[in-house]
Amino acid sequence: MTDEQWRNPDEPVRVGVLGARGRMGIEVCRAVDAADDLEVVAMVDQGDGLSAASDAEVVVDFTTPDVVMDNLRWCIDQGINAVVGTTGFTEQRLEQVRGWLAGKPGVGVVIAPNFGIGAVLMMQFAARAARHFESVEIIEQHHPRKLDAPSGTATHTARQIARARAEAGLGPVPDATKDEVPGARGAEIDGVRVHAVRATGLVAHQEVLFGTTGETLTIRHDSYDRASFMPGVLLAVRAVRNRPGLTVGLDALLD
Ligand SMILES: NC(=O)C1=CN([C@@H]2O[C@H](COP(=O)(O)OP(=O)(O)OC[C@H]3O[C@@H](n4cnc5c(N)ncnc54)[C@H](OP(=O)(O)O)[C@@H]3O)[C@@H](O)[C@H]2O)C=CC1
Ligand SMILES: O=C(O)C1=N[C@H](C(=O)O)C[C@H](O)C1
Repeated sequence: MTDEQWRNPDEPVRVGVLGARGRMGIEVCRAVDAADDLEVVAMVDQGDGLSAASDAEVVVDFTTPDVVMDNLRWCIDQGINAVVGTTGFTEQRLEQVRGWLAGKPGVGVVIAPNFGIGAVLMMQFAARAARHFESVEIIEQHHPRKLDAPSGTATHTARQIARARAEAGLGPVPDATKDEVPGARGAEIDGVRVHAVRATGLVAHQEVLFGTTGETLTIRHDSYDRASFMPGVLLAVRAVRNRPGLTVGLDALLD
């Protein structure tokens, strides 16, 4: 271990926040600031330049899908661990991140589509239920300033459900409907229909509706306040330095 890498374990972990003036960034700065074992050393937003976060041990990124890959590449190159909540992570992007990390064996990255503990459980419950129902649809609901649709959470849930259905040998979801208007039946992700609702007053909500003969099951999660994501973010910030490589989702941190 070099002198630069050595740290006094009694000193707070140095955290940089990217997207610090955004809805989530503001909340993350507040939560890190309130934690005795963590300190905010950089608040970086559009136009500030990433070098402001050079002194961070862990960077937290809540920016936009357009810029997050450049941010992450920079963090990994600098040897800085990263906790990422920004959406837009396709399998191809995740593979790219794994490639970057291969050249930096000590660096950890946690990417989670949703840091809400209840949301993580909702996704786990949905994956568990998936094998028992022939029908399934996802309805995600968010505030109207959200830039992307469907949500990262809905995409992740659909993929997990599709994997569980395939493992259980289930065929396609039955559906004889022909769209009279394009989009009426929502988007399709790995064979699972996903509907995105946007309305003022909402924060982040998702329902997974399962159906089989004579019964339905609805699994629902609601984030009414962005504070709901903070326990998961802080959990990841505390864990990431001891988890080299890529961790996708909070599941492994909650076990
Ligand atoms: N995983 C999870 O649990 C959650 C994930 N999210 C995701 O997090 C992301 C952010 O959400 P939210 O906070 O609502 O969005 P906001 O638009 O409120 O915040 C994003 C911030 O990032 C800034 N920004 C843009 N480019 C850069 C850059 N290159 N460097 C630094 N900052 C930059 C934006 O600045 P400007 O406005 O000037 O462009 C803005 O202040 C979204 O992808 C969202 O889906 C949200 C909630 C929970
Ligand atoms: O933009 C948001 O607000 C959220 N984004 C994430 C997503 O797309 O799943 C997580 C949560 O739903 C809030």
